[in-house]
Amino acid sequence: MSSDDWKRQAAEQALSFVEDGMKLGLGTGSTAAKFVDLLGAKVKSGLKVVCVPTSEATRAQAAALGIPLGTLDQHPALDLTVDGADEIDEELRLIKGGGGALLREKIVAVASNRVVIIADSSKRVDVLGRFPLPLEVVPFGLAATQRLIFQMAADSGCDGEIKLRAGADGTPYLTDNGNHIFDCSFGTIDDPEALDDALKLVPGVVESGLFLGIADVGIIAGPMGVEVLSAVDSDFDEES
Ligand SMILES: O=C(CO)[C@H](O)[C@H](O)COP(=O)(O)O
Repeated sequence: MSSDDWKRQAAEQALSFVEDGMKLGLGTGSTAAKFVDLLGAKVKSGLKVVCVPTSEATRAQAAALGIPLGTLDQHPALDLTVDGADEIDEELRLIKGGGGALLREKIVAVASNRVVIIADSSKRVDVLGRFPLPLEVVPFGLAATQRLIFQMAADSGCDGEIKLRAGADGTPYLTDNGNHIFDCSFGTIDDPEALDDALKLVPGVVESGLFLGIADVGIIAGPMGVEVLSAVDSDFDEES
């Protein structure tokens, strides 16, 4: 089996959280895309849901599959979001944003009663930081923002290379929100909460790819089978 098969296994398992009539957030990336494919098949066979995509890519995929779509303004409280991750630790702390959609992904996840993260086992880590941490930043004042990120990260015990992400044509990568991304190779992030707090103090940083206290369930598929992790302090509301 390949990582593609494991991504699909995790996506299949996430379908069990979907109920008729739900308002769903749809994540971004190759794993989330497998869930969207499977959801599309369910919609074709009669499942009624309305979905808010976290990126223009996911919007296009879902629309092509005939999945009913709405905006977060129309549906500001969602029942469930299913999304992927670049890294996931035991406490369901995540690094996201490898696909560039971290800002919308975080807005949609936080608006959701329950957040289910699907991943293949290569994403499971003991300590976050192997994957460079993406930060969405406004295009204005990039050098000053980069300098301050470096200082703030160093103050919270992290340092390393901070690289402006490039798009396919070599120009700075543009998010769906018209912003850029710094990929920060800080190495091991021993205190993600402290780092996240520090990064939020940098004016040009719109959002960080650290998703802390957001995921309720992690479904991780790999050669050893499917592991389901639940957040200890998950406060999702069973009634709504
Ligand atoms: O955060 C994301 C996009 O912004 C993705 O969920 C993350 O990059 C994982 O992607 P993939 O499933 O392709 O490995």
